[in-house]
Amino acid sequence: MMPFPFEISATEGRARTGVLKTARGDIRTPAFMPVGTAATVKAMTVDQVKATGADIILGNTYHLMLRPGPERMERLGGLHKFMGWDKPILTDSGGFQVMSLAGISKVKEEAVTFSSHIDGSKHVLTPERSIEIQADRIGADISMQLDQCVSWPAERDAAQKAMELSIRWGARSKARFGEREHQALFGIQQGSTFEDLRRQSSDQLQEIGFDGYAIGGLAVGEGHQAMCEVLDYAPEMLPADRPRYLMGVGKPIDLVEAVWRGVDMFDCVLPTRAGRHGQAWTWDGPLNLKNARFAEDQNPLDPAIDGPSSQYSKAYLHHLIRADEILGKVLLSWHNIAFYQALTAAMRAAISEGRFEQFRRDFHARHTSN
Ligand SMILES: O=c1[nH]cnc2cc3nc(NCCN4CCOCC4)[nH]c3cc12
Repeated sequence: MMPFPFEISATEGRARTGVLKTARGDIRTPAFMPVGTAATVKAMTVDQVKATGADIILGNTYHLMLRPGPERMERLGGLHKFMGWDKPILTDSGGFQVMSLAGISKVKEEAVTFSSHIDGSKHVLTPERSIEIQADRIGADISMQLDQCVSWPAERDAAQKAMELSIRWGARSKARFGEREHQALFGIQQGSTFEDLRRQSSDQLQEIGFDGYAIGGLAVGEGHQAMCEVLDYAPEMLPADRPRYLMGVGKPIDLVEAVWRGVDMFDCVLPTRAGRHGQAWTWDGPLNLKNARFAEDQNPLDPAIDGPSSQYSKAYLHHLIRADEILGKVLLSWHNIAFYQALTAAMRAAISEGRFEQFRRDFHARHTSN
């Protein structure tokens, strides 16, 4: 069964740009997926998300399985209909958030068991149940295998055990997913910062066979430098003709450096979460609008960014954030998502025109100067 066609239209060094063609629409890569945690990209309507140019959003299985619940979600027609987003949705497996958000949790060969952070109710997540929730109840276009991500720094033995468990769970996820024409399943590379473990993980994932491959186990506190050192080898261990998705990343500079090293897809809560707290990204770097220096700054945030925030002054945004006004969260979330989409669009154009090396140099000079 042919998976979603992934057509790479240009490369420059290890960087690629292309299109992942799905049943619900094309995803231009490099792509940034806004995070739609509990069936909403926080503080944004789906029309606003679409207006930024996003081709795909991420849904969190952990949150959705707790509320509104998988069977209710299905009875309501699935996530696309529920939230009014008719473009592609990628869901994560829930495993990562169980470890970071849930109450008491236990990882065993058979399943992850945990108690809900909302009401303490007990839940069981197996590779099979996660696939059933993602692909059959939520109706995700792209589902993720259940995996185990170790924290950083990790002892080699712990990293190896988690990587091997993730492979076994990948095989069980694939067996439950089966062959589908209009939905895809991605595997997840693990191995922490150990090159040989990442090689083993990559080789065994390819033997199982997935429609795309994620790089897991990063953005867990290792920092930009250590992440880049892993990305110096990890993406190219994965098939060149399938999408490579770096989970949970990241800041704009992280995206540029990861695309340079061969990554195609990203997701991160940063643009919306930091936006709600007053942080705005611009081509000239991040700004914290809570800072008093903006109190009478009549200039717009970044005229180059298309969207409502460019029609307001920094002074007004400063006021809204200081006053904890809902509109401040809305405008800065929208601005940051629009910036991330402008960044990935600019990288796609730069790779297509063979000038990504210059783009990367200019970005460092301009974005990390202040
Ligand atoms: O191996 C993984 N497997 C499955 N899901 C993941 C999600 C992940 N998310 C992050 N990092 C998120 C970092 N965020 C940055 C912004 O603030 C919140 C945390 N790292 C991740 C690794 C994995």
